[in-house]
Amino acid sequence: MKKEYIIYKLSESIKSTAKIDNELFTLFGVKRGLRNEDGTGVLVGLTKIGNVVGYERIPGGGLQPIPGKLFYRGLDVEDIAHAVMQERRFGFEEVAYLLLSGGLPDKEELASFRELINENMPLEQKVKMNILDLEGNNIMNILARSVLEMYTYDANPDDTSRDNLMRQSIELISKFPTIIAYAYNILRHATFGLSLHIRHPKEELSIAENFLYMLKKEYTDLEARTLDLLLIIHAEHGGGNNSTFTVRVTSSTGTDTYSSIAAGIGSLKGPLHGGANIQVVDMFNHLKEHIHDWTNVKEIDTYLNRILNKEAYNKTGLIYGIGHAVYTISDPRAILLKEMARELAKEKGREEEFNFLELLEERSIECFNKFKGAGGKKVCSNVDFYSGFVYEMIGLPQEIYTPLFAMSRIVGWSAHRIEELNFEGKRIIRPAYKNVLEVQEYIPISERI
Ligand SMILES: CC(=O)SCCNC(=O)CCNC(=O)[C@H](O)C(C)(C)COP(=O)(O)OP(=O)(O)OC[C@H]1O[C@@H](n2cnc3c(N)ncnc32)[C@H](O)[C@@H]1OP(=O)(O)O
Ligand SMILES: O=C([O-])CC(=O)C(=O)O
Repeated sequence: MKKEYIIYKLSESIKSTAKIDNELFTLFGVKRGLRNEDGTGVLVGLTKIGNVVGYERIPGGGLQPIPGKLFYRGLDVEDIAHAVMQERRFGFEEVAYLLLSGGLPDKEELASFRELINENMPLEQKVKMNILDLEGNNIMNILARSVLEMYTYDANPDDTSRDNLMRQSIELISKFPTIIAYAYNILRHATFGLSLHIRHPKEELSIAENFLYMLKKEYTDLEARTLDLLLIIHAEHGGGNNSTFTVRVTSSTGTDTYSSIAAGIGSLKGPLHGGANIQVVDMFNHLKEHIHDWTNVKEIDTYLNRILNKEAYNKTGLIYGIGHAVYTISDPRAILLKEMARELAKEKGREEEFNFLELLEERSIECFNKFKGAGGKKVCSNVDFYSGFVYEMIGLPQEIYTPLFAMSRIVGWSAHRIEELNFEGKRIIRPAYKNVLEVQEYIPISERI
């Protein structure tokens, strides 16, 4: 049998063997996607790290949608972001300290923490050389492979004691920017034939500044501050988001930090999760081309309905950057990002595009509501809706949008891994799948037709 034919045959068989009737999920009370009937997540853990709030429970039953709120260790992210903006300073390191330890640092603690981060930013010579050697044009994939490689250069990789986990976390938080910047410059060199620069991080710079310095050398103060804010708002999102849950699930087996974080990177890359930031930009470019009048609501609605009907764009039926598992009326990060996008667009003379994106946000929600009918899922724009546009305006290339999400979320992943391995009642995470196939008799190979 030809290789292509056997693959085709195996794949055809999936049509019937992977089919599970929808009614069976209801019959056996299965929580598809770990979701309750009302769309809320099944409670699978307790945490003291992040809190994602999108609705209130009405006494006696039902849910009341409310404007979204996000808390890091009990602090409102909007308060953190506004304080950092007002004081015109870099805040991502402070947020990392807060999420890892549970409390805000004082000046001295913050200075020592920054020093520790900067000391850890340079890569092992071998890791550096291996990034040069790694072929491939997907930086999330290169990031995961580099993380797995760090296991080799860690003298104590499998030790899950608290001290060791904290050391590994700080090393990962410090090294992600370096890996991503180098990986992009190598990709640029290999793909576009541009000169290759491997810049050593500078001791006096913040993570955001160092990243921009390593990536492109020259950057403005506005670019660095905007990136810092983006890093702040992407750092943590509770235990239930897919990548953090992946890190918690893998951590619960007692596996090493690098294996667990590589799994989290794999999860975040998906287009329904962190990978949506690239999809939104791709979809926006598509819409810019296919919609002639960017202010014509009727033309926009017609095209969005074609997307929802799986007739246009990538035919998945999804409008990227819209919808969220927890948020209903608003995602607080999307609100912050939208304001950033509005300001930057004014400065960069891209208001026409911003206005189009803003109208797309409004029309997408409206079209989705009509498409699903009353009583359907309540949707709002999510963090990925405006982030790509902001990254683009501060001169960052599309290939690193999802890696930038990882560069920030490594903080949340680390905090959750440490928590997962440090509470008294910990258990290996092991839910159940009900088998819905009848037992069959084994037929010897000679008797099979
Ligand atoms: C950082 C982050 O991860 S933020 C999320 C980034 N992801 C995206 O932007 C991708 C687009 N959005 C989505 O796919 C979803 O809204 C998710 C994955 C984010 C959340 O999904 P859930 O809360 O599980 O919603 P759920 O899948 O139950 O959706 C209910 C229905 O609405 C549909 N739906 C949800 N979001 C969208 C959307 N953006 N466009 C079109 N249809 C949608 C679903 O297909 C589903 O339809 P069905 O009942 O006919 O199967
Ligand atoms: O919470 C989620 O499901 C996804 C999300 O917004 C995040 O991880 O930032």
